[in-house]
Amino acid sequence: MTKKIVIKIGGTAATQLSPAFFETIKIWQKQDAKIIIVHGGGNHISSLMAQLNEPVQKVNGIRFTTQKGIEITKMALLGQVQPDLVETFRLNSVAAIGLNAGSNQLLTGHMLDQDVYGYVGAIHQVNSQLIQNMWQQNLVPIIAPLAMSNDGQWLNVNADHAATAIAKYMQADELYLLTDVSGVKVSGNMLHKITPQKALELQESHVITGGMVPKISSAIHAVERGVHNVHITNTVTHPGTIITL
Ligand SMILES: Nc1ncnc2c1ncn2[C@@H]1O[C@H](COP(=O)(O)OP(=O)(O)O)[C@@H](O)[C@H]1O
Ligand SMILES: CC(=O)N[C@@H](CCC(=O)OP(=O)(O)O)C(=O)O
Repeated sequence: MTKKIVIKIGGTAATQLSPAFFETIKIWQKQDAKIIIVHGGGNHISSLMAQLNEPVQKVNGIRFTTQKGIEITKMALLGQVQPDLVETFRLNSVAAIGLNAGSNQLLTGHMLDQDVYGYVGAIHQVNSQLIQNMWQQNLVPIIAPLAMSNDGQWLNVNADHAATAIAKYMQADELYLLTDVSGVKVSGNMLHKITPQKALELQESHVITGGMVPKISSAIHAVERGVHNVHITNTVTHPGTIITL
């Protein structure tokens, strides 16, 4: 059976993609695996916000996003991060195409809670046919973490949540959340394999903080919705922390 793999590449991880990363992608493609990339870029968004005098505010690792913040987020993700990543894939001989929520209604979402997060969304629909069409052309879709509401409002989506929603809708087998740490750590020691139950306990005991919070909640959600394994790691060649049933 064809394996489907979703890889979320965080803003920092995107600048550290090694030749081994691309070799692994090519090996998976030869094995007929279908790959989707979802990129982050929170670091780029924050630095563009600083330049444009827009305050950076986070609630549980999620950015509070104003209407001006949405415009800046689009500029950073669609003007800087995504084109650079597509070019990095080309330089490493992996054919890829950059896509966003507005690409033939790729990602439709609704507002999470405007009072708490502003213009931040959750994805509730994916144009899976568009992704299938890209796969048929041997293109790897590289997708920005934004959603479009039914009435045409752009929404900022945490990239871990976006990757999880896409993995769920595409019935992916594996989800990689690539970040700047080798895995989930407790007292400095990396955990190799945890159940969603254990992940929840870690979250409730506040061992997990900041940007790791949306990763753990994403991993729990993904595994409970049928994704076999979620890897929190800094590279696809290293399993990192595996969240699985
Ligand atoms: N228990 C933990 N184990 C590992 N990292 C953790 C933990 N708790 C918090 N973190 C933090 O989460 C960060 C990863 O989240 P983030 O910086 O948002 O990554 P990304 O931009 O890749 O989404 C790590 O750099 C680390 O500082
Ligand atoms: C709503 C929300 O928090 N959106 C994120 C989208 C980018 C992201 O998640 O990037 P990383 O994966 O690199 O952190 C943000 O604005 O930072």
